[in-house]
Amino acid sequence: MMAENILEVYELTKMYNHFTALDHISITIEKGAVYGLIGQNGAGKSTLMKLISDLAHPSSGSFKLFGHAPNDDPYVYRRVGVLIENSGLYPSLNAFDNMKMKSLAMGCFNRAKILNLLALCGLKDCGSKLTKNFSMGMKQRLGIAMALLNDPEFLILDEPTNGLDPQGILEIRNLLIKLNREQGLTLLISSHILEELSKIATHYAIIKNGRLVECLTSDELFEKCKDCLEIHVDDSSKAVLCLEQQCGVINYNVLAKNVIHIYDHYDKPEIIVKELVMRDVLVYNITMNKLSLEDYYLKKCGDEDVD
Ligand SMILES: Nc1ncnc2c1ncn2[C@@H]1O[C@H](COP(=O)(O)OP(=O)(O)OP(=O)(O)O)[C@@H](O)[C@H]1O
Repeated sequence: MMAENILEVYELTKMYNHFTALDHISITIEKGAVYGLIGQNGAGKSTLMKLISDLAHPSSGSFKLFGHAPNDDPYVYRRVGVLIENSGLYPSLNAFDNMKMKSLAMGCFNRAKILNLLALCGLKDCGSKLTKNFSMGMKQRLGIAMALLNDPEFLILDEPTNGLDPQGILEIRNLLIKLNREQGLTLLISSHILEELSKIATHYAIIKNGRLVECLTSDELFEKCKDCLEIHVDDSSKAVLCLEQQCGVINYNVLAKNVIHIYDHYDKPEIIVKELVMRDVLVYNITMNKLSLEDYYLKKCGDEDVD
């Protein structure tokens, strides 16, 4: 069965005068995904989210939400919840009254629903405390509760854990996992910390300078970061012949400067070295490598290529 697409973005571009903030970005988000948008400061993450949320207009390109171009279906945003930049809280009101103000403005005030959402977001016991006295984590959770007021199926969150301490990050992460797994929401979350996103994301789009660098699933990311044996030899062509024919290695990569990454049989370095030396290949160095998520991301967003 074909998965339902919640968001399809085609060649979306945003220019600010002559500056290209977003350059022909195309991504697709399937129902049920936790889609991580990852990129350094200024990469264009917020710009993409603003375009999708109709808070800014594209210079070119288009997108569909729930299979509809927003211009063709004025009600499509009823199915979307958005938390971008700040949540627009009234500092002199408590959490309940902030929720009440927003729901009154939306024409959907329902006391029981607000209490349920506050409980869901871990704010059941904050009572009369004014939001100006909330911690960053509480403010973020209230922002998410407000974004849930219209019962969205798709939630767009711009850097929801930015500036939070580890406890705050954990609370937001647990809330997002609950929303995705128990309430079935599809999530689009931006971050510049891949390690943090990797704890919940099922898919990733890496963007750099407004351009899409890579789209990949969490399995593909795991595969790219998996263990390998790195060997430095004097002659990689001769070494590769030996690896294939004598050691039965199939899964390997030859990098620049006679460096080879071996992904299978890497648990038998002594045999690999012995076979190479017996066939007159000089082995200068041999190490076990595991690329951390952060290394991978930095290499993708830096000038180096990751093999
Ligand atoms: N209204 C605007 N006018 C001019 N330039 C803008 C405007 N909004 C964003 N930009 C520029 O577009 C680029 C992308 O900005 P954007 O806020 O989308 O990046 P980001 O990936 O969300 O970064 P951050 O993690 O810092 O929020 C930046 O260089 C930014 O300065």
